[in-house]
Amino acid sequence: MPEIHQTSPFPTVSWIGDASGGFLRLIDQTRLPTECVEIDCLDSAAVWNAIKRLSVRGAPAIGVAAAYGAVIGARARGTDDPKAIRTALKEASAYLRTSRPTAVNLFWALDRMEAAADDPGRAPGSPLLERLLAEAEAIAAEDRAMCRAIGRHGAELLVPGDGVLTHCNAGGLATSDYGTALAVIFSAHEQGKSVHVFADETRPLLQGARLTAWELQNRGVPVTLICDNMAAQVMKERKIQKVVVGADRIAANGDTANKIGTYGVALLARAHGIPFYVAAPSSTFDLSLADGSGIPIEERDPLEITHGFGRRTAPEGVAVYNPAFDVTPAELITGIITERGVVQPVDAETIRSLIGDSNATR
Ligand SMILES: CSC[C@@H](O)[C@@H](O)C(=O)COP(=O)(O)O
Repeated sequence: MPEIHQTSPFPTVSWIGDASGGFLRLIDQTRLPTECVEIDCLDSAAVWNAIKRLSVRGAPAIGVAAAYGAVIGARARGTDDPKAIRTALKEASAYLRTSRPTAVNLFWALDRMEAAADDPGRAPGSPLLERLLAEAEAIAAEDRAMCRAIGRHGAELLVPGDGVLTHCNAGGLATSDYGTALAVIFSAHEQGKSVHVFADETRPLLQGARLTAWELQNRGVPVTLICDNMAAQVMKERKIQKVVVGADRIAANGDTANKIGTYGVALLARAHGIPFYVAAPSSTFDLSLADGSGIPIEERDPLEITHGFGRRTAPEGVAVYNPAFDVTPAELITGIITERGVVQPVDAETIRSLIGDSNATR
């Protein structure tokens, strides 16, 4: 096992205490980069709010937080009775599913928690709450391992001297640790390959500026921050040799939902002949969707666009449209870097042969 170095001073998502009295601790990502502080979630409403307001964000991290939130919700009735625990778990799960619609990891993790509650074969003899906490811990641990493997596979695609553009934040903050798109970069950097990252600032909530630039600086990876509308010019200047981004949901044919603006970056990459990679664990695939047209796109509060920099930045009453994600068609994607290797999204069969059918039903 490689030594695990956190990408930030604290774990992104962690459980403090035992199953019956413990709670979820998160880095409050809304306060970065100026403050790195943690918040504790003691009930499922606190977990729901943390996901909704992006205190915890990024598809895999949302899934892990929701799994721990399900443990908290499962004990809401204050009893050891397995039937009551199962009922409370189902209620908490249904509630947490309403927090954000796009990242499939949320639904995948909650499906796993509900399946674990119904499967007495797992850790037989141990009380139900302990089994549920063990499942949430397993989801977090598997996520850490998948991120490391994505980093290993993806680093092979980078060569010394590469300029790499990334959009939003797909780093340790968006996962249990280490990230997906940033794992590729961290891993190449650790192998001594000199890569230089261009981070899109990622309007409107600036995950690239606030989080990606912070994580890369923390790990000593050279990074240059650009505004989203500068990407075309920087590509034209031949400063970018590869694009690597994360994903919130990948349909069976490889169409990929990710932070708004990703589709535009993919089009620019194609226009400039630059390979465009998506890095994501198998928990981000939704093989029940034939293509990206069925991916639900979250629409967020207009205030995120009309207010910024501590003040109103648009005239009062202006109409606003604020989709938080877009879908990049598979034909613009050179390869999807998963923990099982790199797959070219040519068709559903090719993807299914790598990812398997485990994510086909939800
Ligand atoms: C490894 S995280 C991948 C994606 O979740 C990430 O790129 C992204 O779009 C996050 O959006 P956010 O709205 O910040 O949760």
